Amino acid sequence: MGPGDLSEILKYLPKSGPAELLAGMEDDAAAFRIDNNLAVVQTVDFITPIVNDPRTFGAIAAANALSDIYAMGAAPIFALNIVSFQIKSMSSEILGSILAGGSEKVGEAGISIVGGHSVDDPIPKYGLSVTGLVKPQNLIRKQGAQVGDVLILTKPLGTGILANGLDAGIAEEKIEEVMIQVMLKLNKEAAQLMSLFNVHACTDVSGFGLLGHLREMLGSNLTAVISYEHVPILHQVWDILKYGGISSGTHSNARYLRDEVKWDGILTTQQQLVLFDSQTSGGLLIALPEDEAKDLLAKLLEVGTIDTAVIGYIENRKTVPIKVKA
Ligand SMILES: Nc1ncnc2c1ncn2[C@@H]1O[C@H](COP(=O)(O)OP(=O)(O)OP(=O)(O)O)[C@@H](O)[C@H]1O
Ligand SMILES: [Mg+2]
Repeated sequence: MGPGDLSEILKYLPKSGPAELLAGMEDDAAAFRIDNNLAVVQTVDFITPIVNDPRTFGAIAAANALSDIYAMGAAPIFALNIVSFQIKSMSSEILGSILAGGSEKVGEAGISIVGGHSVDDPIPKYGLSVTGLVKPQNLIRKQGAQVGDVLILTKPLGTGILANGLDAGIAEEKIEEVMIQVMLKLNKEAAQLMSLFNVHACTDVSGFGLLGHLREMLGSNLTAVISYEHVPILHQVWDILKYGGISSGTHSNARYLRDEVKWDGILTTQQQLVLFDSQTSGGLLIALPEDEAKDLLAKLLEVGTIDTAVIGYIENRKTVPIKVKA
């Protein structure tokens, strides 16, 4: 669902929650204070198949669901499966492989799947509800970035374009492996390293694209200045973009922020759209003081985080919320 549609439906729900609620619908996951030392963090996320191999699909869906827990600076403790599947038109073996892939990925996160719910549905969907824990003082919110902070992105953009290209038959098959590796990568190490620094804000990049999720971090007073040349982008996107590859979701992400982004004049429409590309299991977007960012970046690169980079900084808003320099 696009950002405009989502904010429209959320208006039907009450804004406030219990006094113990530390984060709610404005954040990546809900956080509930148990006592001064402990908060529970919970999220739910399920997706339609994005690759043909069922085991790989299960693992990607699990990495994607875990991501919101990591974005909050929390550690997952257990997960429940959410399954929509029609055994009679497909097979129990396929569903079994999806679940096995999810279970393996969740195992990599150090936890187990301990239950779930399944419905009969001709359009397969799979995901998880994940529960995590965090000390309330270590909870990292989507908003909280400060003027002078820099922004780190921990995974390259472009997986949405690769997925569309593969779907439309305009991408070489070997590209699928690139896309899968990015999506399978857990944000676990990035979250663990983030907890060692004075991180002011974080979110994970998913369906609204880099700029869509960045916009959510900025509230009404901050502007992010993004340096396009530093944004990690999978180079395979450029071949696909010669023939198409931009989803309607990505177009709608761009339309939604039409008046909120000022572009350097030399950036092409395609370069602009890549920054709105819908990601599945995308990276973390982290705001922290400049003098700490170098060390976090070095540590992220040490643990082999793919294509991590400082992509911009935060300043006081004078005009638009986002400026993109070439
Ligand atoms: N149907 C819904 N009812 C209540 N809250 C919802 C609903 N759908 C989304 N939300 C809330 O809206 C916010 C944005 O949701 P969205 O799924 O787009 O991002 P997210 O939770 O960060 O997941 P991801 O990072 O996987 O995209 C979250 O706080 C989420 O809990
Ligand atoms: Mg999120």
